[in-house]
Amino acid sequence: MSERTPTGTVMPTAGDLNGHQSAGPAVLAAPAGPIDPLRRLGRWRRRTATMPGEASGRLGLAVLALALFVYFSVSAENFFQAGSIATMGLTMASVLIVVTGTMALLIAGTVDISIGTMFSLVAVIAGQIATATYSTPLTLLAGPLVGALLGLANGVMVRLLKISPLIVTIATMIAFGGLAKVVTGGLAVSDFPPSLMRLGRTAVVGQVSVQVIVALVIFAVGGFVLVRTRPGLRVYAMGGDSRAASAAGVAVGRTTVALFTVNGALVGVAATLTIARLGTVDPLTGQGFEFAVLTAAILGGVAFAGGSGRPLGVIIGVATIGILQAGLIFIGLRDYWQEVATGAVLVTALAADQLLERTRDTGGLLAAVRRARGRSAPTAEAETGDGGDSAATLGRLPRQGPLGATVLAARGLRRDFGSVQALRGVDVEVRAGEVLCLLGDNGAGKSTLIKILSGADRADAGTVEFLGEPVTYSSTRQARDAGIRTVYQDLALVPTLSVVHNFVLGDEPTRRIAGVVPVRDEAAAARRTAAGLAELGIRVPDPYTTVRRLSGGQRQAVAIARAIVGGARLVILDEPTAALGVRQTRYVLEAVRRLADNGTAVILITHDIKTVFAVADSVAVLRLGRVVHSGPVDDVGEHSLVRLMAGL
Ligand SMILES: Nc1ncnc2c1ncn2[C@@H]1O[C@H](COP(=O)(O)OP(=O)(O)OP(=O)(O)O)[C@@H](O)[C@H]1O
Repeated sequence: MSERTPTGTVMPTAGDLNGHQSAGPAVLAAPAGPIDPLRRLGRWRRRTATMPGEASGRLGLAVLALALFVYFSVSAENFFQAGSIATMGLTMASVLIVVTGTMALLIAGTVDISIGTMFSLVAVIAGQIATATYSTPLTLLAGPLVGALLGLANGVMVRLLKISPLIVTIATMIAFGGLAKVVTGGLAVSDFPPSLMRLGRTAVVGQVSVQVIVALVIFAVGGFVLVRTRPGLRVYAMGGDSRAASAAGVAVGRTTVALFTVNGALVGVAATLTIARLGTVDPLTGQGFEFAVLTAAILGGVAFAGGSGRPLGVIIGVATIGILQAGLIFIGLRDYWQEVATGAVLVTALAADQLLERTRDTGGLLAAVRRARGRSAPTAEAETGDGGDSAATLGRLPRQGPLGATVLAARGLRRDFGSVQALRGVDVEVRAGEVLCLLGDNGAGKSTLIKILSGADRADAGTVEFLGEPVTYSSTRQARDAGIRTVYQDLALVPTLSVVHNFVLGDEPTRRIAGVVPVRDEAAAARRTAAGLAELGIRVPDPYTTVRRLSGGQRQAVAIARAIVGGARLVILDEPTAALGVRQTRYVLEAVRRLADNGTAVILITHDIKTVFAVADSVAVLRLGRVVHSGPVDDVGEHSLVRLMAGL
């Protein structure tokens, strides 16, 4: 049976071979002019760099596929013939159709392992419908519909049960396999309408069949949606960090369910076209299919961990598996040896891939070679100039102008959690252009206070005035729209997305190709990013660097710049300098100072006294839910602040 597949070892792998881009120097000097990355990037590089996630340049894999093809063409007589290549295309068409959905699921950080038995179940149901009704249109409609329903069921369960999608879909894999046997009583189904079988066997161009054309169209459309459209970027963001994506406004739950449903529908399309071609179907039709699909995707560079992978890599992955499977049959290897050989080649390819991935994380192959020769490669930190701490001091970053009007005033805030009084009548006030540092030991109530100010929680008593008006926000979105922006240290940015894509995530500019097809407007996104970074004087020479390649200081600075897009009046920063060295801290604080000097009010939460004396205009010290000191920073010494925090 042609859909029988190799049993590949599925291992997590990540990213690409070409995706490394140097973080480059990030200098906080005078505000830079608009950055136009597009000018400096070559045409090809520009096209790939503006795709989300990291590239899946599978050069090694393409070479392997080519080498296998040449080897089989030489060693098997009939391998290099139009007929056998067409058969190979047919065999892989089902994989190509389903890998489109599976690629999207994996990139979104989830997986559906039940696609093999789902394929069987849809195939037997569509087969029964074809036999019972003798209607080709009904069969063609029912297959994808049943698949979509099964996918939807998987998606809803993954969403509602909130347990690993691997576990949920292993359970449904078993159930679907059983149901497929129940539907047919374990027997094969045949006797389909001739028009259905004609559709399955008709060649459209030369020897290229309908199934191959459908597969290519589906893959091309799916790949395009992933790398060029707004929903595609959101899928990549979810896989990179679903909490950060959700904080940026991505509807993670709904998108997950939609992806499972589309994946199921594609399984339905593949199963229906397969029964049309074979003219018969049994409950084991899809056995092992999931391994072919998942191996093709992962070999093609889609990271099992989510957030990475490109369609071009995946299509090479599909081709490699197709060539390998067909070639082993052509050279006459017995089935069991075919399985052993397939597994061995896949494990070797994945191991080579992991090796390259690891060297890339430490600066790429070139750096590894340099290190081996005893010459040190420049590190990201040395390049950026904001990493080393030797002899660096924070110094004081004085305010450039007078303070403005009061932006936010909270009075008598109280919040109880059962018997714990987290806030016991807290007053805080911050003015335009002011940096207010909020200090306090663990459990003092700092997080509770910022949750209330940012709309994530409600106070039990007390009032908040924002821009002179009393306000109560019932969501962070409301507070955000009003001009209160909060930057949490850990969920500010999606690490696997570039600076530009992080900047626009949740509010991506779009344009229409030929006035019809909506795609992300990369030029507008790059412009918006450049303007945002320039506002705080942050320079990143390559805005298409993925965030995980930036230094900690750069990441925080970019997160702050991103938060103020669209007009912020108050920015709340949750420990932006925690775990940073002195130079990186200074780099971030310079951005904070510039933010305040531009007229924004800033509340900065910190445990670090040095940060306070570098940037604060005023301080408020919280202890056990009360403000035990507040006032200008100049009125208090370092020693007194430490004693106040400790309650001495
Ligand atoms: N959801 C909650 N349920 C119960 N108690 C809570 C909750 N949130 C906070 N608390 C309690 O309220 C008090 C203040 O907590 P909060 O997290 O605001 O302190 P914090 O100053 O931010 O501390 P840290 O610096 O450790 O984050 C603590 O005693 C904490 O245990």
